[in-house]
Amino acid sequence: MALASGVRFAERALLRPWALLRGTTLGRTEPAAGGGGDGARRFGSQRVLVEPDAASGVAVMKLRNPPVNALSLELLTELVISLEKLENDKTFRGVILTSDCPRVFCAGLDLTEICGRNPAHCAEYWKAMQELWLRTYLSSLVLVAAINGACPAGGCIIALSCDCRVLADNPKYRIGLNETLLGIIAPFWLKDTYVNTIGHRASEQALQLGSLFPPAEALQVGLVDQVVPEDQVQSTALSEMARWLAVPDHARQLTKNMMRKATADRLLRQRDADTQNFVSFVCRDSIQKSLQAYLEKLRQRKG
Ligand SMILES: CCCCCCCC/C=C\CC(=O)SCCNC(=O)CCNC(=O)[C@H](O)C(C)(C)COP(=O)(O)OP(=O)(O)OC[C@H]1O[C@@H](n2cnc3c(N)ncnc32)[C@H](O)[C@@H]1OP(=O)(O)O
Repeated sequence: MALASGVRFAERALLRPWALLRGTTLGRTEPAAGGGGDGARRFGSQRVLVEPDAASGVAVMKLRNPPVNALSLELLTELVISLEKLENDKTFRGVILTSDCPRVFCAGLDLTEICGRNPAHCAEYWKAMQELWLRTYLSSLVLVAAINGACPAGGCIIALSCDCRVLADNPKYRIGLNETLLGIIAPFWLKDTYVNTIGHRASEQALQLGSLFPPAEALQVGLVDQVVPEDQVQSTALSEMARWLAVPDHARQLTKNMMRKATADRLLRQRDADTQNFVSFVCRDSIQKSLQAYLEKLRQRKG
């Protein structure tokens, strides 16, 4: 079976995410606002809030790492663990990924995790990033991104690894891979994901230019599937989810695996080399200088 062997292959190569935990508080369970039975109980961690609905088999997973949901090592780890928990619970067939932070879906890599850090830390961090992508890209669950804020770079990686993307219609909520503007390069597996989504020519152009697309352009290029008023993002994501869940799981999962396995396998085969490339690249003095300058610019932009 293509799916079983693909998933086993992926699982063998995956990290043990709990080994990455640093000061996280996982496994908390609390009643959702409005109460209810088990199906309405929230769980999650400090930086990931999960609102499961057992009746529909759909959970809403909210990133909450204020102010901008930068992908810290802790957030990456908690996302992987929360997803794994839902993946292993047969009650759930779909997850809606969204942000609990106003105006930002996810600001991408936490630049403080790779600025002024030693190579060992950068390697640990990059492995966690690969892990999240592999888990989401190969997930047997239906993943719908409800993009309720800005979605650059690493934020776009998360959205691209979902099955479907709904973006709020706000010109400030731009989405895309702007790596080149920071003086860095999207890794091959991210480039492949972009090409799989919007095609070769559009990716070539967007990647080189570091384009961040406002909603109408993101829709036109095929980066998102729907653009809707901000107050309809969640309901539209739920309608999309219903459409995907109307398909028998085994047929949809096998098809998803058939479409995605080659792209994921390429990273799985070269994971260590990809980590080494990342570390030697970001630890260069010149790259450190441009990342520092970018971070400084972000900090000064404030107020
Ligand atoms: C072989 C070679 C391999 C090379 C591999 C490269 C890997 C490539 C993969 C991914 C790349 C990335 O993800 S790099 C990160 C790219 N992200 C961005 O460019 C987004 C930057 N942020 C913004 O544009 C804005 O913050 C925002 C639009 C997301 C939100 O704007 P808003 O006005 O609401 O908030 P502020 O800008 O005031 O920010 C608040 C606060 O957060 C800090 N911040 C923002 N983004 C980041 C970040 N990515 N990492 C760390 N910190 C971030 C910002 O500095 C402010 O901090 P202070 O409150 O301290 O001032």
